[in-house]
Amino acid sequence: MAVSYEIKVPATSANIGPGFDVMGLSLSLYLTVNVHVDTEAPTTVAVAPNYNVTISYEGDNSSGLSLDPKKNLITDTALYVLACNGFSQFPRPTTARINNSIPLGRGLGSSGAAVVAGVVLANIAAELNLSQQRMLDYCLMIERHPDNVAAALVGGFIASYLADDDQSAQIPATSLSEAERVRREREEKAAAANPKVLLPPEKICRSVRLGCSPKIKAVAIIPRFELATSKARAALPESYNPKDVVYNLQRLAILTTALGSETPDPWLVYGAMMDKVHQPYRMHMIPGLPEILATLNPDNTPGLLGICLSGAGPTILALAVSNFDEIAAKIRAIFDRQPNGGVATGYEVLDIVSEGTTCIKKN
Ligand SMILES: Nc1ncnc2c1ncn2[C@@H]1O[C@H](COP(=O)(O)OP(=O)(O)OP(=O)(O)O)[C@@H](O)[C@H]1O
Ligand SMILES: N[C@@H](CCO)C(=O)O
Repeated sequence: MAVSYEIKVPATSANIGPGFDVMGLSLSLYLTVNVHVDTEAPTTVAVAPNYNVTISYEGDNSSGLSLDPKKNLITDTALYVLACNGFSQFPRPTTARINNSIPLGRGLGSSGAAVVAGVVLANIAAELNLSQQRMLDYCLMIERHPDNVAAALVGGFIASYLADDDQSAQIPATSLSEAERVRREREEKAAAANPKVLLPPEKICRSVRLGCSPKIKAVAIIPRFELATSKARAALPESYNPKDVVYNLQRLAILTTALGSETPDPWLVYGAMMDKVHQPYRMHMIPGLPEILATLNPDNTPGLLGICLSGAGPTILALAVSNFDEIAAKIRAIFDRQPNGGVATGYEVLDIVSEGTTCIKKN
C-alpha cells in the first residue's frame, strides 16, 4: 500500500524594503510536491544508492535542477532532517513528484520554499511529528535568514528574529511538551550515534504574524534573468552608517502597522517601504531599479502603496490596492527602455495568502 500526500508551499517576498532579513510576505504562487510512501515495503538497512527516494519534476521552473537526492535542495534538506533523527536514508521507498510555479533565483523565495518542502517531506516520510517551530529550526540550518522560510511555513505577513546561540541553548527540557521531549531524545540519540550530524538549536527563530489589509495585492514584475541570492548578498557592505540603520528602523516600525490598516495610507506606506540597507548596494545588478523607485509614487500611480526589491531581486514588488495591471505596465515600460535592448519581464498579480505550508494526506 502507498500513502500519498500533497505538500504545498507558497512563494514569498522578503525584506519589503526596510525589513532586510526580517520581514516576509507569502504569496499565491506555489511549489507543490506529491509524495507517495510505499508503506508495505520492508525498511532497508543498507543505504540504497538513491537513498530510497525518487524525484521528478513536471512543468516550468525545473531546468538545471538535479534529480540526485544529495544534490537536489528539497531531498538533500529532507536527508539532513532524517539524519538528525537517526535515519541514513528515507525509511520506506518514497517518490516525490514536484511541480514548481515559483521562478528560480528571482527573489520570490524559491530556495526557501524548497527547504520548507524538504523538511515537511522528511517529517511525513519518517513520521517525525515535528512541530511547526521545530520545522522552522531545521529550515534555518539550511537557509540562514528567516524572512522567506518563516513566511513560507507560517503564511501571511511575518516578522522574525534569530535568537543568539546562547539563548537558544537555554531552552530547558521542562519547558517542552511530552511530544517535544520524545523528539529531543530521538535527536540526541541520533547525534550521539553520528557525530557528523549537527542538530538545530531549539527555537532559533521567533516569529510573529502582522496584520495585512485584505485589500492589498502584490504585483510582482519578474525580469527574465536570474540573480543568485549569494551574489546579491555578496554585494552588501560589512558595516553600515548608523544614520542608514536608523533610517530603516524608523520605516520598519511604521511598516509593521501601516499595512494592517483596513484602508492603508498610501504615502505612509510608500515612505515606509524605502530602504538604505540593501537596495542601494544591489541597484547595479538590476537595470531599471533606480528609475522605478524614483518615478512611481501614489500621486502619479493611483492604487500604488509602495515599491521595493523582492527578496534579493531581481523581481520588483509593488504593493497596491487597485490598478494592478496598470502598475505592472508602468514598471515593465521602464524595464523595456533600459539600454542594450531593455530587460524582458513577465508579471503576476498575487494575493497575500494567510495560509502557509499545507500537507494533506490524500488517501
Ligand atoms: N523547487 C526546487 N527544487 C530544487 N532546488 C530548488 C528549487 N527551488 C529553488 N531551488 C534552488 O535554489 C536556487 C535559487 O535560490 P536563490 O536563493 O538564489 O533564489 P530565490 O530563493 O529564488 O530568491 P530569494 O531568496 O531572493 O527570494 C536554485 O538555483 C536552486 O538551486
Ligand atoms: N533577506 C534576504 C532574502 C533573500 O533570500 C536577502 O535580501 O538577501
